[in-house]
Amino acid sequence: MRTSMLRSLARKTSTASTSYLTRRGFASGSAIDRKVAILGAAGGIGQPLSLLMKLNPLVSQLALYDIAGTPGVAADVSHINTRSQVLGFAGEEQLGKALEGADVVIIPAGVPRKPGMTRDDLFNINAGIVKSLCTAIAKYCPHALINMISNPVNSTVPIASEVFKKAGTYDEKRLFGVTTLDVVRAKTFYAGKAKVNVADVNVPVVGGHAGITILPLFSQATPNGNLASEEIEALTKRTQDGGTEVVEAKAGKGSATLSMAYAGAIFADACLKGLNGVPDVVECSFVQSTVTDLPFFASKVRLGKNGVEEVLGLGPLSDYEKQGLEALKLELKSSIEKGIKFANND
Ligand SMILES: NC(=O)c1ccc[n+]([C@@H]2O[C@H](COP(=O)([O-])OP(=O)(O)OC[C@H]3O[C@@H](n4cnc5c(N)ncnc54)[C@H](O)[C@@H]3O)[C@@H](O)[C@H]2O)c1
Ligand SMILES: O=C(O)C[C@H](O)C(=O)O
Repeated sequence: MRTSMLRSLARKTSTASTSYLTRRGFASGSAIDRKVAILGAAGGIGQPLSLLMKLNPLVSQLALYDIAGTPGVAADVSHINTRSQVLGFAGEEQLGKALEGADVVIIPAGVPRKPGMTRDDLFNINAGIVKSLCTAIAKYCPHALINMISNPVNSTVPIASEVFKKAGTYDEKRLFGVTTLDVVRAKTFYAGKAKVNVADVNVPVVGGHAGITILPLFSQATPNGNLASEEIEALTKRTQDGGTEVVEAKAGKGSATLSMAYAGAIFADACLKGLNGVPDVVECSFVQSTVTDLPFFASKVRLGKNGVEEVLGLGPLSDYEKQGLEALKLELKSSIEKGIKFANND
């Protein structure tokens, strides 16, 4: 009796625990084998992200890599009765094995902010980490889709592109800066202010992933909440400062980890769905772009079997958003150039 009840509960929770991640659900394409590697898997984001990817039935193999601590995380997560086989890899000598055959590599490796710091203050440490991880990716899984979470995303994505170019493996369709947390925040804050069901809300967020470079397009938000311009401005500011809000609340104990793991799991799921041929998978992401005059820019992206299928345009902007777009360009340009310069300084 007890066993059958547990079995039935397990069946129920395996649907309930995954379907909340995206409205499209997780079901389609699950017979295809897909390996996902998480680099930085023992960290604040890495651990809950490992859990969420273990719940995703599109994943057949989950490789958890960190400089230390991953055997424990892998042993723990591996006991969950879902599809994927989980393996832990610790230390640089095991990085190659973690990466070999990966379809999607998610990178939350690196240090997080403390109160008073900008994301750019993380550059000196994280740039080197990202550069060495991307060098290994170019060697062991050059065709994987890369989901870059490590900050400053506005610079780490350009660093990755240069590393791949040097290795001769760069494919702009396969490199993504993960900006999904900005979208998640914009949806949550908008739903609260507009008093609409958060599950129905859509808000594109474009630009980059730091301060004023984060530009939510509330004029395109659905359902229409008829908000006053002061309310839109306050929501924009709160979305731009969402990361700092968490950093200050954590008071020295890091930055967003749980909401980021959720956002990272949504984005990786979208990449897997695209790879598996699910039609009309669209998420915002910081990618190589011609949408503006900047070489990288976040906007809506259609995902497909080769990664980026189409970078979608910005659509109509309000005057306030047009001003925001002009205002962000200088900072975003300089962060991109900083990353490119770093990667080419040997
Ligand atoms: N893109 C976003 O929206 C977003 C959101 C939140 C945090 N972040 C960024 O994600 C990064 C990680 O944040 P966190 O809170 O998980 O930090 P954390 O310190 O808790 O975890 C980072 C992990 O990276 C590991 N690591 C360090 N060097 C490594 C290397 N060379 N190879 C593999 N792993 C390595 C560490 O051992 C640690 O386990 C930070 O840079 C943070 O700013 C980005
Ligand atoms: O704010 C940070 O430093 C982490 C992350 O980029 C976030 O947006 O929460």
